[in-house]
Amino acid sequence: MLKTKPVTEVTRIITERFGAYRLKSERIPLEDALGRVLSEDILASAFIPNFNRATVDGYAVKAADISLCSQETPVTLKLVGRSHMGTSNTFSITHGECAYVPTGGEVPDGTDAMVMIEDTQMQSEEAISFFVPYRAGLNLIYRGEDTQPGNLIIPAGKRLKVADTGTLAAMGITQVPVMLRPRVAIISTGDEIVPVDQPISAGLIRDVNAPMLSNAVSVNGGRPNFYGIVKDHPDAITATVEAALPEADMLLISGGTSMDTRDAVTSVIAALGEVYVHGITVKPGKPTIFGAIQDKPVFGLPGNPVSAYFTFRLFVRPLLHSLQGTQPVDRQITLPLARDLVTNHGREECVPVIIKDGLAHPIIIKSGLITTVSCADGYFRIPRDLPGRNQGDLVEITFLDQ
Ligand SMILES: Nc1nc2c(c(=O)[nH]1)N[C@H]1C(S)=C(S)[C@@H](COP(=O)(O)OP(=O)(O)OC[C@H]3O[C@@H](n4cnc5c(N)ncnc54)[C@H](O)[C@@H]3O)O[C@H]1N2
Ligand code: MOO
Repeated sequence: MLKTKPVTEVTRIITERFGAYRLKSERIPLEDALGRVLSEDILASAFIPNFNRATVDGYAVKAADISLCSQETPVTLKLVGRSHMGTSNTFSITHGECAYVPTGGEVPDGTDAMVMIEDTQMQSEEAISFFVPYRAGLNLIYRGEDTQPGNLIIPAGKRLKVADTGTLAAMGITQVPVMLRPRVAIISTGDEIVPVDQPISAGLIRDVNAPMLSNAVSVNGGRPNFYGIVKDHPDAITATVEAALPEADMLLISGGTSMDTRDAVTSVIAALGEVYVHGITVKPGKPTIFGAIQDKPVFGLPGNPVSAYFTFRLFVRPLLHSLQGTQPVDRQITLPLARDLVTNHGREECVPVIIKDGLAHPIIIKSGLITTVSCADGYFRIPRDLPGRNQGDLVEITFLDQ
């Protein structure tokens, strides 16, 4: 019999053992930085923008000069200069004067508003008429309005998004300090498991877990390395684990976690290191193993693909992020349940759902059938002390975006 531990206790054990571990950092080119985790705070080193800019094509003015103008009573100002893109102005304006500035160009000193060209009329090379009053500050971006030296621009621990790469570019940062990607060794076990590209006959199963876990590792910032499908034999598993260890920051072994005499993963981990958890009060995922070998985290994930999927999500993913100095970000929504759901197994349950017509429709999973999760929009959890949930109960759904 497995002596199962509750999800919260397992999370605590993992956090206590490895929660403080961080990988080293490296500097990488800006164009490769998307999705990587920043290892240092990025502080602004300059004013952005570094000059007062027009946001429209038109005329720089002092707003007070045109405050009383209208279509019937235009105000005419003297045109004293033109700004050119890429160069700094050598002139300024004062009352009674204006200057032409293209969008993005530097406005001359003295400007407090930019009037759009369509609200003016050129009377001569030196005289512009204004028909629409503008308030001060309109159509201008001021020096340092985006950011100023010393401001925290992007904090360490943020997984960089597309807009962040733009912000880094604006700061002139071409080499970005990021955390190393955790190297994750992936091992599939099972005499019946065959590579995806091979034909299957009765009794054989395609290796669903290795490609799925590899992609799960990648999308969470890790670098997967697949060490192949290994027979259900302790010596074979031991040899593969020993080969993988020097090249990995974390090991994921799927299959062979349960009670059958051929389920050798627990004894292999125990012989090479320590087993902290074997059995979790969760469905799917009951026989999951967590241990350490040579001070590296090792997970034994159940062979059933749905169980491997959810145990990766609940236990591996947070650790993968914390090794990078960050944490997963999930979108959530609360919706009413479309129908009654009974759970009487005493384990916390992860229930995948399809969201339709504002309701959460639970999917009946079989943990061997990964297609039952492919079609899910998200999942919610039923605590182990509840016998189920009723139609109309509000459930908190976490989107399965990846
Ligand atoms: N007597 C008990 N039997 C089982 C228990 C239990 O508590 N007592 N727990 C059940 C639960 S829950 C699960 S989950 C499974 C986990 O089994 P294992 O981790 O030992 O996995 P295997 O037996 O090796 O395989 C289970 C199932 O999954 C298929 N599989 C394995 N690897 C892959 C792969 N890489 N890709 C696709 N499919 C895979 C395998 O062919 C089996 O069909 O144990 C229950 N039994
Ligand atoms: O709890 Mo197992 O992981 O469902 O089939």
